[in-house]
Amino acid sequence: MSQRRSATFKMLRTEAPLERQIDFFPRPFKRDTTPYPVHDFTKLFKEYITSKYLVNGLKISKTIVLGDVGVGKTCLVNRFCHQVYDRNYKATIGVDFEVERFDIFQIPFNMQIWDTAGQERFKSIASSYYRGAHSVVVVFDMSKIITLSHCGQWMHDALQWTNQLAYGRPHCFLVGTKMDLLSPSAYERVIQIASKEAHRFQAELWAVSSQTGENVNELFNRIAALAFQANVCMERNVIASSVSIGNIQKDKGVTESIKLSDASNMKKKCSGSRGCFTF
Ligand SMILES: Nc1nc2c(ncn2[C@@H]2O[C@H](COP(=O)(O)OP(=O)(O)OP(=O)(O)O)[C@@H](O)[C@H]2O)c(=O)[nH]1
Repeated sequence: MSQRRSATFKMLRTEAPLERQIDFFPRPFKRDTTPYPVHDFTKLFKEYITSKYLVNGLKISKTIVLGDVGVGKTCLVNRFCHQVYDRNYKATIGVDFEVERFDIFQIPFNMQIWDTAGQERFKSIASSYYRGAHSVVVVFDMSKIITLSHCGQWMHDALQWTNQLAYGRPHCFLVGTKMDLLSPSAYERVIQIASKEAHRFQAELWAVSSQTGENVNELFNRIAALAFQANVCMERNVIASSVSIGNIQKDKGVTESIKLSDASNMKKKCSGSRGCFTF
């Protein structure tokens, strides 16, 4: 059933809907086609997020969805955000965005999802929205393999705008849509080629169908969990820095209770989003 709600409504609701409540780390599509070898939140991480020191509040995370015209970006976002699928093609003009509310270990976490236009004439408008993205989703059509060959350029364009992030390179995903259109043998062939491309871009590979809904929730839950973990890591860095200042001010209570006395060591561990996994 269609559930069109405003972004503000979604962010302010007291809890996320059941399918957006995450209590375990969502798995990658394939273990060997991901640069993010995370299979669970560590015990230390769980203890940390339930502690009262998550003080600054988590930021809204930003995900951008890009790729050739007609590959199925809008259908993918609409399937996830509104549980609808429209087979009639309507070109995206510039950009469109949605906000989805998650509860990850009962901590509210909001994710903006920016659906950009694939048409060349909107490219300069769309690319101005890439800045500050924490997750980059480059989409291709599994039934039109030529669209996969353009993904490198899309990824390159996106990373030009996003590499200045405080926590390093954004999480990158290479997503093949319309898997429902492929025979089993064609599917295997495309996955084989796409795996190599995903490896080349250091991106995590997914195959989805917006028509049937297959893997759509799983993909976005995975994006949200990785973004959440990186965001918490940033927050932890902020606390580590303030504890360092606290040390100078002899604020021993805080130092002892969260055991983050060596802020410089902390920074080394969290120098990139993937560095956080040691935590
Ligand atoms: N069979 C099948 N068709 C799909 C799927 N996803 C999208 N389509 C069809 O592909 C066409 C284009 O989908 P859109 O989502 O509008 O494409 P887009 O990438 O947003 O296009 P632009 O906004 O122009 O960049 C539509 O006619 C959809 O019905 C899918 O999973 N399976």
